[in-house]
Amino acid sequence: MAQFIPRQAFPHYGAIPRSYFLGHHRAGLSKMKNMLSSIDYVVECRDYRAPVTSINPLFEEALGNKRRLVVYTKRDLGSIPKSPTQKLLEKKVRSFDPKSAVFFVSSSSRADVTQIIKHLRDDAEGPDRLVGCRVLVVGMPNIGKSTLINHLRNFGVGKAKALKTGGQPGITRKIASPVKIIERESGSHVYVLDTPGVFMPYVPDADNMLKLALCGCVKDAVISPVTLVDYLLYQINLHDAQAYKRWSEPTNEVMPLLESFARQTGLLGKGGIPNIDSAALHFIQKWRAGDLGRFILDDLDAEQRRRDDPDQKARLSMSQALKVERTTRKNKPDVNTTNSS
Ligand SMILES: Nc1nc2c(ncn2[C@@H]2O[C@H](COP(=O)(O)OP(=O)(O)OP(=O)(O)O)[C@@H](O)[C@H]2O)c(=O)[nH]1
Repeated sequence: MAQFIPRQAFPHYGAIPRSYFLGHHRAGLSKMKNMLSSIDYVVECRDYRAPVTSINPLFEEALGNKRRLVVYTKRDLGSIPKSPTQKLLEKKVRSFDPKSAVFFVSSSSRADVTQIIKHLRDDAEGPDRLVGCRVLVVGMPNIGKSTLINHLRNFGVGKAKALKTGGQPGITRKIASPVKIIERESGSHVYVLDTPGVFMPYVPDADNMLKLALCGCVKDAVISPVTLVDYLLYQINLHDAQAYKRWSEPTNEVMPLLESFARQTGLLGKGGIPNIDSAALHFIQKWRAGDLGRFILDDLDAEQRRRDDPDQKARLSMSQALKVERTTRKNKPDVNTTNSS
């Protein structure tokens, strides 16, 4: 049999939406800015599977000088625990934020979450005020903020889940009431505040939009699930084309893979015809559950090269991004800034 050669680039067949900046994202961000004076720390959550792409430049600008912890969520979905790959990957990602405390976390891992609690409790330079310490948790939609807070509370003060979580973005729509996660003898307890996930105004690179959609930062209806699986297939093939061997030989063709997957998992419509959209959504869910390999979608070496080369600014600057967003809004007043999701 001929050796399988994966695609080295993803071909874009059609237009892919580049924004998911909703009304409650804008309102949430504005409230966060207004309450910054009463906040001691910001915990910025990013997705472990897209550690570069899930950085939202809006937070850099809005929450600028506050003491910051960067938390990469969903670690369990992006690497094999204690593997050399995990160690190398985390070393590279950590080097991107030399000035911040950086944590890699599977929310259900007591060891991972306890490190954050320990840092907040022991931070010698951090605030230790009688009124208590307030921590704002921010990040893209569906990145795992509420789940992290529930576990911080559970492992920190032994209390049950306080916040609603879910598999689609937009569960949290407003800044929540403070949740106590650490009791300190001094009486300066630590409280965290959940915030609505905020998407960026414009994603310049179509691949990045596909990565964010695969990670679940965008509602599943925004991009065709077949296009998403095609992109996922491209990524899986670069890592391990055996990951879907239950349903198909290694392939670069998305439709035969989805047909075979639909037939073997019983996702059939009238007359036994494979239900391709439903198969695509199920296939994506399998990846999101860690059932199709654990790898990251970003190329960290390319990011390092980009950071080393001051002339090669692949990402839009904040002012450029906001300009594009304003233009988009002017032209299509109700598409990207409505309150619906
Ligand atoms: N496997 C895994 N799943 C996680 C982890 N953290 C969160 N999740 C899942 O990710 C989904 C989103 O989590 P949420 O906590 O609701 O995300 P959020 O950032 O609060 O979402 P918004 O309400 O959109 O702001 C849920 O299905 C969680 O169970 C993690 O560390 N590992």
